Amino acid sequence: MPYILLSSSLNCFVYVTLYFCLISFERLLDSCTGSNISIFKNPFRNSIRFDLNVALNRFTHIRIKLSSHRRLIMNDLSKMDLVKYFDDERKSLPVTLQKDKLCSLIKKNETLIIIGETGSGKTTQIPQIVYENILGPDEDVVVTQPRRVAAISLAERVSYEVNTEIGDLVGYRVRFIDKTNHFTKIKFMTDGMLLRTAILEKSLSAYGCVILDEAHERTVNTDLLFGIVKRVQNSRKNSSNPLKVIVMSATMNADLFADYFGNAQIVYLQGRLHDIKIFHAKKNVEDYFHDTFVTIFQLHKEAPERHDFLVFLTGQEEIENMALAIEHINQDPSLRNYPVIKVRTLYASLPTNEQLKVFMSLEPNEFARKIILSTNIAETSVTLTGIKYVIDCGKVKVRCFHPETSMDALKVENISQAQAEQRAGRAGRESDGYCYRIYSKQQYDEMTKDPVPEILRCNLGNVVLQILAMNMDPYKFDFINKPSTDAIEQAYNMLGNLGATKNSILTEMGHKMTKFPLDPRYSKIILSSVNYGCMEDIVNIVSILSTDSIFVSSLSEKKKKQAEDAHTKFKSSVSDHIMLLKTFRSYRKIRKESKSSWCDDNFLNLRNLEYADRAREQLLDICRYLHLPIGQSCGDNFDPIRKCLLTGFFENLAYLNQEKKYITVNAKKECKIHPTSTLFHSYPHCVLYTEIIETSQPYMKYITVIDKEWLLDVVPNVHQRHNYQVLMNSEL
Ligand SMILES: Nc1ncnc2c1ncn2[C@@H]1O[C@H](COP(=O)(O)OP(=O)(O)OP(=O)(O)O)[C@@H](O)[C@H]1O
Repeated sequence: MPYILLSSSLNCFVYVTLYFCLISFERLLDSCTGSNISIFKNPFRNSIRFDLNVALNRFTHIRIKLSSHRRLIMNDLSKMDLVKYFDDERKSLPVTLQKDKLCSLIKKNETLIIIGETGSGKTTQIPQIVYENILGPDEDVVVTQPRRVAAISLAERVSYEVNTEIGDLVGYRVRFIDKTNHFTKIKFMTDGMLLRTAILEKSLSAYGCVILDEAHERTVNTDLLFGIVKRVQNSRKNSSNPLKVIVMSATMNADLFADYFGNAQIVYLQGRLHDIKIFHAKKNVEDYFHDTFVTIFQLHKEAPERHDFLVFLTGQEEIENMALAIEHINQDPSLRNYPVIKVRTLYASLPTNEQLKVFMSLEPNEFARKIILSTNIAETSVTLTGIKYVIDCGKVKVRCFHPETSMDALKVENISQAQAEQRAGRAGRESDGYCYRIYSKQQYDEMTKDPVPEILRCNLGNVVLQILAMNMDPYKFDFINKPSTDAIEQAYNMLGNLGATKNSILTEMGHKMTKFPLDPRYSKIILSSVNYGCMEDIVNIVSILSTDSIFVSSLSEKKKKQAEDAHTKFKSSVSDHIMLLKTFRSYRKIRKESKSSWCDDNFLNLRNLEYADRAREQLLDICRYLHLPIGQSCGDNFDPIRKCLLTGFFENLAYLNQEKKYITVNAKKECKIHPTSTLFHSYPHCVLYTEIIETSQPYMKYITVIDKEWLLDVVPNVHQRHNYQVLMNSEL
């Protein structure tokens, strides 16, 4: 921290004059703009030291006021409008009504657990309260969100409320985007981003307060953050800058968090601004997709125009199918007199700017209804304007890992009651709302209360890698719910086999792997592509796999045939990965202005390809940073690529037994090839898969044919294992 000793009276004179000039300028600004946004306190920390940051902060403050003033003019708002805005909208929120009580509790307690109804103002108001009343001039407040779309939209909202440009007083940082500057005081971040910050700067010294929002979600990153923040708080306990921690949610197990933080104080904030009426299906539901569609159809006929819907579904494919079905409603001549439906979609692999389109309102005079089809990405935190009706299918797609079999799979499961409450909470943000649950009350009662923490159901490879990157011991890490020793051991085994650790210590390869925001298996194939001369190709494949399917699938029977024909030129007889690569290579050769029509002609999803292109750029940046030889491609000789895939995915192998069934090498579980695979109708002896999807049965997705003899050269350390010997000896 840049302290300057006032060693001479001249220095003293210069700094004090500068300081008072700044104050006078600020006062002048206030009197011109009518603004009185909170004033910095304690300009002098003690009598002999002058903290340069104080001066910087005062500059910030002036910048912010100038920017507010600019916005005021730009938006043609009068001073009175602004004052009225602060008075009307925020005054009635339950959090604002209990501001004094909250302030004194935050001041008094190191850690506070806050529970308040959805929409009560926790996320938008509490960071402002902390900034205005609790923090010193050189301290920032950071608020974490499990998802980037929430972090961005909330930062935009709070920035609007304090009447500044985004990136000034209020900003956000999510993977690949940083909208903060040196002067930003209230920062919204994804939990993954704060985790990365903590790996680089262990004491989080810039922050006087960390707010862990939506704690009930229990993502892996939030669970890791709990441990890290608790450690940082303990280490700063008796220092001059202790850390305040606030844990918030509408639906969490408060006692669990209070115990974890050493009997922390819990505050229950009473009150909800708007009512939400909840309706359950009368009977147990079997086909949720069908019943969701019927509900949309019914409500569309009954609900007044401009009452928009938010529909929760499980994934991109389901969302696209529903969008197609809704299109038929628009074309139904008997519904001519009803508003036109404008469908918007929201799922994780959509590029961020596409995701943010759901926040846009319809034109004021349009005779239309907005229907947002979303995965659980819109489940927490966000306020989507116009939404009066929530239709909740009651399902969610989750990633599960079975340590005993090393199987990682995506599965559609029932949501928890906490998730059901959060989904309902998306209605009734601006006025009273309705929630239609596509499950009966009995089905609701049978749901678990809270979601199972992700850390207890995911592959821990990345978790162990991140903990090691912070020089901590994964077995001793202070988890809120400790994963089983088996699961940690499995992760160590996997990392050891990947060459990321040796004797439980990070190797040079392991250190490099921590630089990629990827599962270690993907980082490994990028790093080993150097030895196979195919880095460009592997980076392309990894980028494509980081988005949802690039092939348009929800089509009529006639169009399906056309799409198949169009995709023939990309086909590979040995690999889905190669097919993805060929498609991406062709896409990248097309001129920018023609990409859209080329994708239409070839039944490809432009948005997902654009996303992959951006991911590719980011990955190449990391490769450059690590001085890796980018640009190597193996052209049309695809064997090196297939071998390279094996260096990361050697655990994901399956072979065909004599009954013509695929058995996975490690778990010895029967699996089928996914119908979308280019290898669906062929029966190669040994295949590598990237993931398993469990619907009615387990399906292997993204498959490459492997010659089992390659194991000897490519992964000599694992080929000796018993399971692999079974594979080596297997015959058709
Ligand atoms: N982008 C927005 N546009 C319009 N109103 C908004 C927006 N964001 C928030 N609000 C208003 O502010 C209120 C409080 O929102 P906030 O996100 O702070 O609540 P919360 O208690 O954190 O809810 P949750 O638990 O669901 O995250 C909302 O109910 C809504 O009325």
